[in-house]
Amino acid sequence: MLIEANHLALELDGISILKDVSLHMQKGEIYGLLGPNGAGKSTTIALLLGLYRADKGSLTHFSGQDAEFVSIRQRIGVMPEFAGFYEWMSAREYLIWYAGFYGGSQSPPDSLLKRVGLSQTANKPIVQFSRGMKQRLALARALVHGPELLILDEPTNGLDPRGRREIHDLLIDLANEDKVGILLCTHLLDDVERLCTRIGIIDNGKTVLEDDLEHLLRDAGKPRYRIHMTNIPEGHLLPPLVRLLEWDGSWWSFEIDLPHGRDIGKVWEDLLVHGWSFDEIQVESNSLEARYLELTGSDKPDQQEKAA
Ligand SMILES: Nc1ncnc2c1ncn2[C@@H]1O[C@H](COP(=O)(O)OP(=O)(O)OP(=O)(O)O)[C@@H](O)[C@H]1O
Repeated sequence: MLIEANHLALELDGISILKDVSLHMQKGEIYGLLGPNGAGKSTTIALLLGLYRADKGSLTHFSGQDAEFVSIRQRIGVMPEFAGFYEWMSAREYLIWYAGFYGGSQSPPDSLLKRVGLSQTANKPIVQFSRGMKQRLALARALVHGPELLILDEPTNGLDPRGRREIHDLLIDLANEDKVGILLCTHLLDDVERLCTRIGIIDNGKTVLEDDLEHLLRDAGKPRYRIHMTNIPEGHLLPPLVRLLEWDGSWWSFEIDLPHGRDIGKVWEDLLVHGWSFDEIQVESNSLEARYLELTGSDKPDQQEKAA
């Protein structure tokens, strides 16, 4: 196991911040850590990184092979939500400099920059980078020492859809090919559905759910969408996975039996191929979101626009 955390509790300044947090992560797993603002996600991450020590509970990294946080930290890569850089440096210079903290880069900086899609801008000063480019550089920095565990805070923030997809593909590749465990802290449930195999939800300092995503989605039911049609084919021929539920005069409701890992975008393409043209899609119920809201009962996470 990469992380085995049981019933962690922590008080800060006399306030009980974490009351009962548990988290279990395997090698090569992408784990989504979810929860409303102020639930305790960042504090949990700080505990995992050894920045705080829990008052109660047990925490083991890497199956207990390393007891010292100094050596544990050598095996973890972190991408914080807001990464600071020396912006006068070029991306290549920065990575070479940063790798010095770990006695040099595990993989050549140029191949890291290529991996995150920055090879064309490797020699540009970081000050000229867009937010998305800085996100990519922050990811390269987190990978510089070849970590076994990556902790990412909102890694796709500020990225356009293509950039977001590229980071998704890279994370999937890191988990599947390099067997890196990825702890993804995000409010974007679309990212979670696309990437994660396992999720943990924290609310008010307590873990209220920890489960395999596939299991959770199977239990929670299939996602339902409302689609505004501009053309409906004769015979109402539907592509596989899509089941028509009802029509209210202008909107059609569909249930989509989307297997885990299958891209919803392909379903919309299939609908178009079958002659169903539409100008708007609304999520009627997304089972992960519904479960999240039910369990946290307070905050509503950011929604991703579902565009056709
Ligand atoms: N050093 C501290 N002293 C007192 N309270 C703190 C301290 N650090 C965090 N808190 C409080 O602990 C709670 C949990 O904070 P935390 O940053 O872990 O939440 P979060 O789930 O990461 O939130 P967000 O999604 O907004 O980033 C918040 O109410 C915060 O104000």
